Amino acid sequence: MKRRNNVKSEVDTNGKSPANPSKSKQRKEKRAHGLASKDKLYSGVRNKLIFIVLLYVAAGGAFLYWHGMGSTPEVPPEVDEEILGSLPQDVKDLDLPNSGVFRKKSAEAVLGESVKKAASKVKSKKTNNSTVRNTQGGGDKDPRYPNFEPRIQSSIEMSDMGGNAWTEVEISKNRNNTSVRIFTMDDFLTPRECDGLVKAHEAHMKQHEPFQPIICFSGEDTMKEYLRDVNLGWSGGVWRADWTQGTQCLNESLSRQLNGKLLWSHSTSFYPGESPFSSTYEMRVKNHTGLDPRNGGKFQITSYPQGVGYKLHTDCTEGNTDKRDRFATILVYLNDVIEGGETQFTELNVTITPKRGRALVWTNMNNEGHCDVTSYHQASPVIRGKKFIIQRWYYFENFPALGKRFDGPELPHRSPLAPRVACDRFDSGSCRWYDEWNFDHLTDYAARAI
Ligand SMILES: O=C(O)CCC(=O)C(=O)O
Ligand SMILES: [Fe+2]
Repeated sequence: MKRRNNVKSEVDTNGKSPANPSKSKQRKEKRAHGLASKDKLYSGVRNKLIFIVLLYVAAGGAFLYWHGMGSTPEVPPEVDEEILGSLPQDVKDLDLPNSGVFRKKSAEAVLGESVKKAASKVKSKKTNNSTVRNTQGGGDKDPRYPNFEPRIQSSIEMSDMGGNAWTEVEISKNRNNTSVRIFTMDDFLTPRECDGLVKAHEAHMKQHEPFQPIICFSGEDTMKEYLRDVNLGWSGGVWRADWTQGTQCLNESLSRQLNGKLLWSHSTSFYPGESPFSSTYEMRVKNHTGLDPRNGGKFQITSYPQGVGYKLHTDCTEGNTDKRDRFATILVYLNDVIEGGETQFTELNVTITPKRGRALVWTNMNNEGHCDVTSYHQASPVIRGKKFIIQRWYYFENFPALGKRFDGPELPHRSPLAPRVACDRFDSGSCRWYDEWNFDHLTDYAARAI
């Protein structure tokens, strides 16, 4: 940090050189040493210029070094083995996705090169999302995706699990103008499954420990607010070049400086087929909620440290015209939280308390596929303890790339395993760390755009 500031004092914030000193210095020198010959003077100036250029080259080198541009950290080959080897036997037995990141498939492997190409086309072209679609059938059948079955998920069908029944949560506010339905069931996951998922999540996070997260914001203003809050800013150690326009992310060096200064929740993900557990789980969900695996996205395990919650939001896009949006959410609490961490539906006056194994299912969209804003909810901050959940979102209209891993976008220089932290509006104070560049929504458009 200190050294970076020293370097900074040599170069202005726009990265421009200081004004050329030659002429005024020449005049000054002439006045001071009236005897100096022209030749002598020019060679003095030339030497000074050479010195300044060398100084800049050195400063530039130091800049690159401190901004982590010099080398890409390699993935230590032993990490995977270490983590897998250190997992307790009961976690291994569950066959959980403990090394998902190393099973990461490229977009080509999952979807084929054509989709990848389309993805880049879409990113640059900004697809028109309102493409005409068969809302009954969930889209036309595409010969390129013979295994893809278009379908619409527009309702849920809750059914008991053994002697275990769902409780429909009573809605006391906006009761007559909401389509949202909320259900809970205790012991949806066994203690062993919950503990196993927690351990798998922690192991997954540990795998990423050596890698510096890249910190991203929903916009430049948001970034400035966060920086001000931790006494950093354009004038206090931050350069414009630290912010990568378009990517909304800070470079590695500044991200490193922020590490430990911001609070965040952690999300790790696994995908259908990446562990036998994913199949067991999605069949259980299907059998007891009617939510079809074909409409399911990734499985996301999230942990909240003490003091952290998650902003008020909807899981669907307000005013959506695109029906490829999250129709319903299933969330299972993986532990008992000592205090705080409730899921609160502010428009419905509903609060659910975390309890290990308890499932919470709710709808976000009505049965015509419109996002219902009465589904607004938040994770209230954990007051004491930690909170772990697993979530999966089920989409109203499915699409070929749904629930597949996809390569991340081109972003600032980073190690291949660098996680990403995404921070939203400052006043909502919720940042979330992701172990992947999870842009699964983009793949959806990619698949459609061909
Ligand atoms: O943690 C919770 O209670 C809710 C989390 C949530 O709504 C989300 O991640 O979308
Ligand atoms: Fe949510």
